[in-house]
Amino acid sequence: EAPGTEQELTDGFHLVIDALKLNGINTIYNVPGIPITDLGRMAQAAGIRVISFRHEQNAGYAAGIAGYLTKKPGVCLTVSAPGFLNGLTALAHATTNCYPMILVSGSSEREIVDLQQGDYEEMDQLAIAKPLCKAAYRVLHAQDIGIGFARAIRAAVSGRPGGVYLDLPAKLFGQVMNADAGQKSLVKVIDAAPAQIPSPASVKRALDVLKSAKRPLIILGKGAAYAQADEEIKSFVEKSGVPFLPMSMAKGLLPDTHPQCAGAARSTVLKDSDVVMLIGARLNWLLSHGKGKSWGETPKKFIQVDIEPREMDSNVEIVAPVVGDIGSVVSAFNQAIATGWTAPPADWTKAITSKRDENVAKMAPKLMNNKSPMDYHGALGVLKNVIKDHPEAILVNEGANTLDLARGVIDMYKPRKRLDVGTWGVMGIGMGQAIAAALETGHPVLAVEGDSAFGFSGMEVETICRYNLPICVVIFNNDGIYRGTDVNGANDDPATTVFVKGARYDKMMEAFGGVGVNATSPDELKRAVNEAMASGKPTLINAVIDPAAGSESGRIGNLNPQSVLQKK
Ligand SMILES: Nc1ncnc2c1ncn2[C@@H]1O[C@H](COP(=O)(O)OP(=O)(O)O)[C@@H](O)[C@H]1O
Ligand SMILES: Cc1ncc(Cc2csc(CCOP(=O)(O)OP(=O)(O)O)c2C)c(N)n1
Ligand SMILES: [Mg+2]
Repeated sequence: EAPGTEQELTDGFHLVIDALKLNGINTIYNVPGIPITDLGRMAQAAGIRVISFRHEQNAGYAAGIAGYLTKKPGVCLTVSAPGFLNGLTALAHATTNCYPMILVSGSSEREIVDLQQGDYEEMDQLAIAKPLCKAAYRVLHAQDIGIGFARAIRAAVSGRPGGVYLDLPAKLFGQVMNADAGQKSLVKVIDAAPAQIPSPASVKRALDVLKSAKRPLIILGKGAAYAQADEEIKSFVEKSGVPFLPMSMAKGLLPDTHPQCAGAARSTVLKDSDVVMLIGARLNWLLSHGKGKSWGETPKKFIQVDIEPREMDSNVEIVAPVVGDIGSVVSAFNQAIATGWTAPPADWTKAITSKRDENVAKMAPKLMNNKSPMDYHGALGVLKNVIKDHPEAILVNEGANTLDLARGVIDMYKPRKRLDVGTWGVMGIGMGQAIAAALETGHPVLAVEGDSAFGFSGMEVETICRYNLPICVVIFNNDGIYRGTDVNGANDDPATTVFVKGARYDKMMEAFGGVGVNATSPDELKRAVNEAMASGKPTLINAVIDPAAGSESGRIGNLNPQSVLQKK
């Protein structure tokens, strides 16, 4: 340095912010506290949107679904130890669901943790995070912040997307270094999620198997929705003429009302199909692992399209594995079938459409049920029409009956509009996902929540009001988990699955300045939801549902272990 001139300095705080902005990350989902409160303030001052939640789990679910919606890693920022642990559930959930997310947590200094000397919120966070996420890194020196964020971003979005943990010890933020050297240490990630081109042989093999089918089926999973290859997928399904079954978060890739949609004939197509092409869908518990009675006796051939090679043969033999990113794979399929393709036999497609129309007709009168208190179908009939009238709205959905029944009743018309509990069936994703969906897309959000499910993240109604988000929460209030009628014969305590009778959740939203409505009939529900859609105001509608209307664990009661001993 020339004598007398002050070298310009930067520090850890600024390098973290510069690394995020350099890589196009403009939102942080966080809960402030030592040692990251000032980082949040400085990030906000630097033009990053910093959204503060009431619990880190909700901030984490928001970050995960933000990654799913944008294909850029959603960033969740927490304090050390308890804040980190609260975010960990969401990090594991993002990894399981293949959402790109980075959990950034402040932490204690290595020398104190490794000697277990009892630091403030001391915990070996990196070791704890590693088994629960796709990758985990720690940064000790300011000059490594650029590389640290580059590694975390690439790990989150490349290949099968997932959750990444980035550990930042408190002292890192205050470390200073030469500003010029600091800027040079930053990395703008090039081609973070490179196209994975399928081998021509795998494409040919897959199409030959599909062509040989008498009763083919395409199953679209949330990986296909995530890929944002919407036009390619739509033209492949339509050109092939093959019926398709959308998994819950893939609904809307093609409209549920599409002539080839077999959603309302799910059991028929799983049982009777002879060739099944999985596109971004895993043969896990949601598809009964590809075996057992729901797949019938017909021997099946499975084709699987997935970016993760190790997914192949996970549950049953895959006769035609196609490893690649769905965009590249489906465009290769489209090129191959452009010249000469025979549609599946009409007796197969006709059997499906008649089964589907029969099931839709059976359901229709239930959706007109105007009784009060409402049952699920009466309330869902109203919400089905709301989404039909507002196809750009995003539907968040969780619960048991509230989830399982809504999935089948509410048709989706556009991709990535249905955001629900995902692969684990996690309760508590509701408000975090609703907040991120509203912020990342600017579209109105309709959150259809079981009263128990809502309880896991309900305090975030204050967050929704604070940012004045266009979120309409409809709580299906049946006084309990699955229903509100269980009785405890053993003592004076309430049964384990019931809640306060006639609770008024709408008052919670009013407490923070939002709109609260108590709806006891489908007409009242319809009026309240339409007003919310028109106003864009934070709204919570307490939809009173008959406590006897539900069934234990919705549609998956069979997963519950049963005691064979006589009840004492
Ligand atoms: N861009 C992509 N290209 C190919 N496969 C992808 C892509 N993104 C995610 N996947 C895969 O999609 C699959 C999603 O499966 P899953 O979460 O079980 O969906 P669903 O629950 O809807 O059936 C995962 O195996 C994941 O590796
Ligand atoms: C983190 C976590 N803890 C518990 C559970 C277990 C569960 C699955 S569904 C559910 C709530 C069902 O009641 P709800 O009122 O929401 O819906 P309804 O059937 O219409 O009455 C619970 C508690 C899960 N899945 N995740
Ligand atoms: Mg309930």
